[in-house]
Amino acid sequence: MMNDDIEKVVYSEETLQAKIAELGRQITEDYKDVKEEIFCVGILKGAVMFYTDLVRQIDLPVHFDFMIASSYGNGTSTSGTVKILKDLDYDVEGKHLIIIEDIIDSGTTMNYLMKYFKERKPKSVKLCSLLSKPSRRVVDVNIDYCGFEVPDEFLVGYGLDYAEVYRNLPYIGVLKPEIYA
Ligand SMILES: O=P(O)(O)OC[C@H]1O[C@H](OP(=O)(O)OP(=O)(O)O)[C@H](O)[C@@H]1O
Ligand SMILES: Nc1nc2[nH]cnc2c(=O)[nH]1
Repeated sequence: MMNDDIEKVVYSEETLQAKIAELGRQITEDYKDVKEEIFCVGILKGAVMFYTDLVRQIDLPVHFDFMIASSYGNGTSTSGTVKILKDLDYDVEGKHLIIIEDIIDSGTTMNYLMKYFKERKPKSVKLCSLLSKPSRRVVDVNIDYCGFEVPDEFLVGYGLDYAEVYRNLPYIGVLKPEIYA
C-alpha cells in the first residue's frame, strides 16, 4: 500500500485544512473591495489539491484559470528548465491574478512564471504558495501568502509527486529512503 512507503507525516489533513481556511480568510479580506475581476491561477499539476481546497475558502466571485508547468521530471531536483505545457485560457490584462502554487523550492519555476504573468499586464499579481523551502532558494521569489516554511526534505502527497506518483495522498510526508534507491 502507498502509505507503507511513507517514513513520516509532515502535515496532516487537519493541519493542512486549518492553514488553508486561514489563507482563504486572509485573501477574502484583502480582495473584498476590488472592482476588477479576480483570477485564481493554479499551477498544475502539483497545486491541484491546494487549489481546489483554497478556492472553496475564498468568499468572493473569482474566475478559474490554470497553467501546466514542469521542471522536475522524475527526479528530486529541478532540471533548471521550465516547460509550459498549457498556457492561460484568458486574456488577463487589467485583472487581479492570484497565483496558486504548491511549493516554492529553488524558485526557478515561479521566477520564470512571474515574468510571464507580468508581461500580460494584469492589474495586480500576488502569489499564494502552500509551502516554501527557503534553504533551497536559488532565485528570490516574493510570496504574498505562504502556508508553511518547510525544511530541506523532498515532500510528497497532497499534489506533490515523486516520479508522478503519491500525489493522491491526503497528507504531506517524506518517503522512506529505499524508495529512491
Ligand atoms: O521552485 P522550484 O525548484 O522551481 O520548484 C517548484 C515547482 O516544482 C513542482 O513542479 P514540477 O516541475 O515537479 O511539476 P508538477 O507541478 O507537475 O509536479 C512544484 O509544483 C512547483 O511548480
Ligand atoms: N514532490 C515535490 N516536488 C517538489 N518540487 C519542488 N520541491 C519539491 C518537493 O519537495 N517535493
